[in-house]
Amino acid sequence: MTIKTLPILEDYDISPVTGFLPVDEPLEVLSDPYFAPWEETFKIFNGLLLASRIRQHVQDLPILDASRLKTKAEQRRAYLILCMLSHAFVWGKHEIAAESLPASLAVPWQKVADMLEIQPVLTHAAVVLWNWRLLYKDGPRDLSNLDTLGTLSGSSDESWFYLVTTAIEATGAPALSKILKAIQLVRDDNISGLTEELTAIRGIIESLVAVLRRMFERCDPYVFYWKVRPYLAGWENMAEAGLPNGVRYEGVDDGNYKKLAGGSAAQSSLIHALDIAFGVEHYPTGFRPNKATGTITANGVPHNSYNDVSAPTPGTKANGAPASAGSGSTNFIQKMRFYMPGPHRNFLTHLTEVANIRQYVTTKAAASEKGSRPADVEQLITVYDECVHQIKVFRDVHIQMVTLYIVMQANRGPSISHGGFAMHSQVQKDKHIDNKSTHVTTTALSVDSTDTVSTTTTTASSVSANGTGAPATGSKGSSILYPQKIIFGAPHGLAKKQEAGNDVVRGTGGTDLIPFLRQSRDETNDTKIVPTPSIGTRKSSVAVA
Ligand code: HEM
Repeated sequence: MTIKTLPILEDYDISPVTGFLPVDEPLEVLSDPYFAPWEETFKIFNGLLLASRIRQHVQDLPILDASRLKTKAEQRRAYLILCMLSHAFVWGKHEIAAESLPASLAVPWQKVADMLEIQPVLTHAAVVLWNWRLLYKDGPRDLSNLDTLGTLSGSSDESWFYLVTTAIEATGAPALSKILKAIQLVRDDNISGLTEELTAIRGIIESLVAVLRRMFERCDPYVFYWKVRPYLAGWENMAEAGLPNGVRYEGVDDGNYKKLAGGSAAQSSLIHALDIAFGVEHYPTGFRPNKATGTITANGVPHNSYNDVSAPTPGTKANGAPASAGSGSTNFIQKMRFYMPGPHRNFLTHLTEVANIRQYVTTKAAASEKGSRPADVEQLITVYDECVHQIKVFRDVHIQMVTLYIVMQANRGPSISHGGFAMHSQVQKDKHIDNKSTHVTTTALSVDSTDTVSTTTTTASSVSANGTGAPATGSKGSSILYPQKIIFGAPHGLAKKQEAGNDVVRGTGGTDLIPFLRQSRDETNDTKIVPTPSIGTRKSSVAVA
């Protein structure tokens, strides 16, 4: 039997140093004057959006020929511009969603997306991988030295939201070569080398968690939920937001409607690569594998449309291979591969075909009983489980984040005049600087065993007796003091207040997101060789600044 060769990162547009981020900084401008109409519009589009003039402006743009974009860097720059302009056009600023995208955007967007083997919709690649620059050219690719090239809201909170994710991609980049090396070490049956490599990978995943936690520092949950997230939405499952059929791309595919999901870091190839390397498998929400029978059975979690992987599915159209080796079925996470750049998606397929670490560790563990195992095998199992544990911790923190940035904002509604980090005087008193971690810690966000997030601080100051977040001054007073309550009265994309009695909060995928995220976290935990409970009775806390 021939053994499949290991992937070479560079063959898939991946750098051993910068990972899925391009090695060179993304282009800041398309220098060909032919594309000046795009660049000039991009320069002022935040203002056009604010003045409700973006739609008219776009209608008047010429249809430019995207085949004149010769280099990958140019194509990525054009894609970023077209993603942002198109999402600004469709969602507007407190306007009714537009279900038809003019040919001036739709035609070149489709063309450039085809060139990059990606979808014509705002993606993680557009806003995270290809939307950064270094403040100091000789400085690091980390949060001390990164800036964005564009945002939809024009806010620094949005920049931070993207840049934390860019920094995660940069931090995780060295793990990719190490994963490939680890796979080779398995082939060589080199336990000590493998243990060493996994130890290094564990450290990298720990660093990812540390960067993820920094989201709380400069991205205000209120701003994110009400001002940023609506623009990230795509047009799949968006009937309530006024796009029951998706969006028509004028001049493309006979102007048929397209239903495409919006931008999500679930499209991060880095996290997919870690899952594949460690053998973490994901199943449709509500289903878990039955190890005894080899079938997938319902696990009591309500089935929801994170399962709906109808069209498009990543395994069929985009790469011609099953999306997830072993699982035989797909869920939302696999579906997200359809929204990755083609070469990155193809890398994941190749990686899936050669991934062997979990099987190796499992086989070594099964060869002897715990207690009588050789020390090197014990050590290998421990470090493998620690790697998986760190991916699980990443998902724990992520669930806390989603709870604060989405669930709590949706429950409170839009009428919080002072934003998501509303400070109670008690909190101000508690403020202190933790010099060791360089985190400014103002309060602890406590999370109990059911992932319930509570912040005494914000609730104490912002949620009033009437439960809306507005002070209990009577409806007239609160309308004057809290005009956003009226402005956001009509749902705008994903930004809406949760109705009383409805505990389902929708993700960009369109449905109930917390059961989906919890299952993903539990599936990670289940991958450990030595099982430990996914959530215990512990209380964990994350710093909120
Ligand atoms: C304020 C910060 C964030 C919010 C509110 C958020 C929100 C969400 C939501 C709603 C989902 C469900 C899928 C969807 O509907 O798109 C999701 C999934 C996901 N997000 Fe985030 N996210 C945040 C930051 C990040 C960051 C920085 C990463 C880093 C790569 C990340 C990685 C993922 C991944 C990998 C998934 C797929 C689920 C899984 O693998 O467990 N997210 N996120």
